[in-house]
Amino acid sequence: MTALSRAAPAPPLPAELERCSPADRIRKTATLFHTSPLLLDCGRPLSDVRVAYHTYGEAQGDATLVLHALTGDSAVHEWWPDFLGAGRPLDPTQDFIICANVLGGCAGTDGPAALGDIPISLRDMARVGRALLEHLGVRRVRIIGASMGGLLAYAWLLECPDLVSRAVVIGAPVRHSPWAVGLNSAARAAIRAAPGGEGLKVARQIAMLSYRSPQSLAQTQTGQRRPGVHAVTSYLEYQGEKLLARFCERSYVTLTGAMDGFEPNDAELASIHVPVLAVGISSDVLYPAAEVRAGAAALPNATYWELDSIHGHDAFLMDAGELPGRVGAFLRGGTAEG
Ligand SMILES: CC(=O)SCCNC(=O)CCNC(=O)[C@H](O)C(C)(C)COP(=O)(O)OP(=O)(O)OC[C@H]1O[C@@H](n2cnc3c(N)ncnc32)[C@H](O)[C@@H]1OP(=O)(O)O
Ligand SMILES: N[C@@H](CCO)C(=O)O
Repeated sequence: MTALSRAAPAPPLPAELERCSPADRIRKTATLFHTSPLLLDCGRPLSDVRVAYHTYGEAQGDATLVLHALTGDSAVHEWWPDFLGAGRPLDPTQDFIICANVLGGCAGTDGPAALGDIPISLRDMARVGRALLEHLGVRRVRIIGASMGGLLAYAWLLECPDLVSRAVVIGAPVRHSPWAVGLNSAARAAIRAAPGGEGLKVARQIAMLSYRSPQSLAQTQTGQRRPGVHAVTSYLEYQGEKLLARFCERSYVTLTGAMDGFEPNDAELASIHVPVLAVGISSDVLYPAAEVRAGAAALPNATYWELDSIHGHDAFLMDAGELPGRVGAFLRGGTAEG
């Protein structure tokens, strides 16, 4: 064997790792509010806030900021394959893309364990986001969020309108309905009744029913998983176990509280002049399409488009169809017509 013999070629990367460079796949951390504290809506000052984030593509003063959903995190390359990658709406070969785990979360940013169980608002999260953009030298952003990320996008539009050039809101209302607050209240009650894990599993089961649809479950979960056990019962139990393995019950309480507490009034919504693409999902039982459409109608410069899917609220993750094309066209300054 000589010194010139070649190593075997590296095996091809799994598809999800081809969406971005190896450096982009590494989670980064910043400590913000070192010299002056963040004053939270609850009145408490916070200093030295640790924020975990990912960036994709070359740093630029203009960026696209992704706002994740309730149990999401900053690793967009792991959870939104239809959206991130060359030629997709979030294209690291063209754009600088940023996603940070929210304040109060449990994926690297300070959450209840570091902060205590203080109430956090969506506007507080947006203020942390502003500080992160300053840290990264970003002066202007397009924002895109789905579900909790969509509500957070509205908080951004109210809190930081000077920074935002366009916004995409997917599967989110402008504020929670009694139905949405009720679902979260039941989930929090389950956590309070059985802290330490069992409650979070039940909370996820309740939430999962609102993330799917009757038609979707009829298609995927009819019949029995094993004798005497309905497929859907087993499915919900499994989904509860899956969440318990990756999420924190205290964050669940904090973040659902932040969503329920976000209640912009109509005058505030009428003050949002940034172009917004609001996307409803035809079978969403959590945030019905009509509610998303009505919320968008309260904004002076919003366009509404509807994703047709039987799979309910989580269709933006599971059955995106034409959505990436529509979103890409809008983010690049066009309409959602593609
Ligand atoms: C814009 C944003 O910020 S979104 C943030 C992204 N969020 C996240 O990444 C975290 C949240 N993730 C999710 O919500 C989910 O992963 C989704 C929506 C992306 C997809 O859900 P999944 O659980 O993967 O899909 P689905 O609902 O079809 O369930 C499939 C799983 O259930 C299992 N399963 C299906 N039926 C049954 C059953 N009857 N009994 C037991 N297990 C079952 C499957 O074997 C599969 O298991 P696996 O996950 O170990 O492979
Ligand atoms: N299924 C996603 C969206 C819920 O809003 C999540 O768990 O974060």
